[in-house]
Amino acid sequence: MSSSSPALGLPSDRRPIVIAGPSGVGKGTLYKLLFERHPGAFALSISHTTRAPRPGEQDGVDYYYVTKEAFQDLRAQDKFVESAQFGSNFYGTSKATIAEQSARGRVVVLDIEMEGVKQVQRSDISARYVFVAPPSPEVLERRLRGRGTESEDSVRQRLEQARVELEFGRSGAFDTVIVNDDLETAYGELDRWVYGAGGSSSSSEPAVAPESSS
Ligand SMILES: Nc1ncnc2c1ncn2[C@@H]1O[C@H](COP(=O)(O)OP(=O)(O)OP(=O)(O)O)[C@@H](O)[C@H]1O
Repeated sequence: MSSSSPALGLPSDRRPIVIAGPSGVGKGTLYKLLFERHPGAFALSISHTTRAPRPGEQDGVDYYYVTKEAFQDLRAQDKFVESAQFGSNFYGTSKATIAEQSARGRVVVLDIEMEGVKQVQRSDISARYVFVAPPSPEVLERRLRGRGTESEDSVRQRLEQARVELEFGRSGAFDTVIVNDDLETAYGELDRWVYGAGGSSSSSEPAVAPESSS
């Protein structure tokens, strides 16, 4: 290992960063830039899933692939900070994943959908929340189609879901909302918020206080 400081380039606010927003808005594009421009500072939280790996995907890199039984066991033991079912498959973020990455000195980034965000907000994890919004519904549709990864059905479903997500984005559940119009402008806002917003120990509370839990 080199002797250079591993802490170099870390934001002073080390709480996990939850990034949400409708499919196709550019979340992945934005946090990949963050990772590229601050190597070693961040780690994307790797989810557990019961779906089969797609060609090229690797266990422990793209997801942790587990059986439904193993997933349900983990959930029964309260090991997930959030979990959801899409179709017949389960997805979840384990508390251990977040703890391990944090212990390595990384700020963990969670790319999760709306129901997952609500679960994290109800959990005892202290995180900060950013919502990425499109400049308009038309632009979102263009990006989703332009990415070329979705069938017509899937585009329709995602646009339908986007309406609900955008309302959630406006509901005050997030510490900041970034409109991803020009990419570099949006990136600049994200970078400034990540590095400037929180301060150190006096960092602000999440916008939505966790509900009291027993
Ligand atoms: N500011 C921008 N201007 C133009 N195109 C953009 C911009 N940001 C992202 N894109 C493009 O929009 C498409 C969707 O972006 P991306 O895959 O990052 O979205 P996402 O929010 O991560 O979606 P998902 O939730 O489905 O993973 C990509 O083709 C990306 O290159």
